[in-house]
Amino acid sequence: MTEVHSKVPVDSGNILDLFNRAKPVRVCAPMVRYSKLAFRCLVRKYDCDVCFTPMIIAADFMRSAKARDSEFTTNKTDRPLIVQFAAKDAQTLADAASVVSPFSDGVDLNCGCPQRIHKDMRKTVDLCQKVEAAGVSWVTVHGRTADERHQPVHYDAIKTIKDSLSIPVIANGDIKSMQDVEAIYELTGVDGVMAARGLLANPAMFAGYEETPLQCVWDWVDIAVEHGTPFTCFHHHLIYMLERISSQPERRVFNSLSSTSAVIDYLHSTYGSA
Ligand SMILES: Cc1cc2nc3c(=O)[nH]c(=O)nc-3n(C[C@H](O)[C@H](O)[C@H](O)COP(=O)(O)O)c2cc1C
Repeated sequence: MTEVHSKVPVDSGNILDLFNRAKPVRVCAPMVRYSKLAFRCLVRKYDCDVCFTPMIIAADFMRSAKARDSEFTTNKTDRPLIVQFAAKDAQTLADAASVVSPFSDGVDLNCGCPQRIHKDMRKTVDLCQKVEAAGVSWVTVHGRTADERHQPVHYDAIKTIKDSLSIPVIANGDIKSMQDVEAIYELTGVDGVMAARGLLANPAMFAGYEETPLQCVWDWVDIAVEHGTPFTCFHHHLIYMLERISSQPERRVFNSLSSTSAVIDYLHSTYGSA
């Protein structure tokens, strides 16, 4: 496991206190390839309360130091942080959790791909109540069944789950703006909201921006360069961020760029500085 900038574990207190302070808590979702340290630093700058790492396969993580170094990078400002694992057995999950525990505020077990909510709501509620009884601190619910892809999210199902549990519930699915956050909060009474694609398109979304402000684009350039972000990752994030604020011909040119310096030159000549 690599720590950037600091070898000192940070104690950011009990993460559950957050649910008393912020309503609803704003969470950056786990995203393979994307919710890495540099991007987490960016969304935290724009009012994201909690970040998840990308999903890490616990068995690989425990097998080699090389996997730990490439899969988990953090620094002392990267808190509160939840590390997401996929694991087939409890011991491997427990071992991986103890390795990351000084550097994080919790671990999340990925149970969501592809089960999500069950078609039979009673089974979904029953599962959630069982995990609550088993002692989990909160659950995050993506309000779709396994075969639903683009259909509307079932916020009514999320409300039913919220009403059936005492632990905090976080709603996930199609949250693209603070208006969406407010509407879902009204509708379901959840304790937190988690966004993935909405934050990729607009990392400043939780600070109330309707589209990516230019300042955020330049913040990403600074943070990504500072962290030595590989070009593909640096570029992909910008492709997502610029999608809504650029024209199709602009996107064609931008997407074909192949070096960090070409991207920075393009941003200067097209948008100027922030
Ligand atoms: C690029 C990408 C990577 C993702 N990687 C993960 C992951 O590592 N673990 C996970 O549980 N979900 C992952 N997801 C699912 C998201 O966390 C989220 O549940 C899903 O995208 C729905 O939220 P949204 O409508 O805000 O995008 C990923 C989604 C995207 C778009």
